[in-house]
Amino acid sequence: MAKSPETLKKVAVAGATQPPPAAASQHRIAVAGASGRMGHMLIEAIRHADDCLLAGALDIASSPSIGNDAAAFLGHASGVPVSADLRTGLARAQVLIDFTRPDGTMAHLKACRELGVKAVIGTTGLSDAQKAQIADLARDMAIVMAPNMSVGVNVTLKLLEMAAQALATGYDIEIIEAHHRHKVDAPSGTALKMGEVIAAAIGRDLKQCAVYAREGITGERDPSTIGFSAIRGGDIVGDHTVLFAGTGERIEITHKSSNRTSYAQGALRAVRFLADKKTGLYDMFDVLNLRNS
Ligand SMILES: NC(=O)C1=CN([C@@H]2O[C@H](COP(=O)(O)OP(=O)(O)OC[C@H]3O[C@@H](n4cnc5c(N)ncnc54)[C@H](OP(=O)(O)O)[C@@H]3O)[C@@H](O)[C@H]2O)C=CC1
Ligand SMILES: O=C(O)C1=N[C@H](C(=O)O)C[C@H](O)C1
Repeated sequence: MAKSPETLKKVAVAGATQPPPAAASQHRIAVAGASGRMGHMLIEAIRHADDCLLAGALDIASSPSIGNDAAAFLGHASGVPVSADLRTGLARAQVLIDFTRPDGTMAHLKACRELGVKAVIGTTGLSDAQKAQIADLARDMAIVMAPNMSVGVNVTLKLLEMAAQALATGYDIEIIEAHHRHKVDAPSGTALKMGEVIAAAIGRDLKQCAVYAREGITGERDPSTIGFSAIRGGDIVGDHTVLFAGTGERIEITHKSSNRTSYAQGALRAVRFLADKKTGLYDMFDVLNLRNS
């Protein structure tokens, strides 16, 4: 029979009050947004990875999870309480994995720099100014940042580079994404990254050519534009399609996530990649060795 959340919490608290000592070979990881959708996926993935140990858990002060064992939702006692205090949450960690919100991520990164903790950033919706600040922080610390950590999406980005070069003229480019009703940013970080990759491949500037909305008498489509459409509904995990619409034919390149496991596994690959890095800003092309492929 399934245990109630309150029972799980008590089991967890009774079981351990400290994380077990880390083996020298284990990556000691703190998770921000520990009670979020990705926070839970990450804590579960860390629990099942022999080379990783949960060493800290953060959430915002208003979160009902504060003070609970971070793995209570799994019926497991990790010995790591969820904390709103950055120093407490990061004290034992070598790396922070952060899938939260832009303001939270920026505050976490500043604490990481101060405490000598590396960072894997999955948060989307960051402004250009925030991205510039992250590049600046990466002069002092090692960071992997990517709007999508799944292997499949990053391979899709490589396919898009090739397709865009071959279809640069005569094909209208539209990026369509669909996500769950709880998503707060649009277009998705992945859709924007797809747009950037395509624009770079065909010598356009996404800032100049992106069209994010159409309504009313729009006039004919400008062939130099890249269009975006965002659908929000239900529990859609994350679908992305790039449509190259020509005359007499259409090419569609689609990636669909059916659960969030691939994001969490990608984040753990990023943690392993960072093990020998002291500074620098990297993305999943670096982690997956796709940069020059
Ligand atoms: N790069 C990738 O591969 C992926 C990226 N994402 C991105 O990750 C982010 C999180 O997604 P998801 O897990 O679905 O979102 P959730 O809303 O489920 O989780 C976000 C977590 O962060 C907490 N939080 C909210 N605001 C702040 C803040 N200001 N400071 C610190 N923590 C905060 C939330 O607390 P509370 O619930 O109490 O508000 C919650 O625990 C999004 O930007 C999403 O686009 C998602 C999947 C894959
Ligand atoms: O919020 C999500 O869920 C997701 N966000 C990321 C994005 O904005 O691209 C990655 C994935 O699509 C899921």
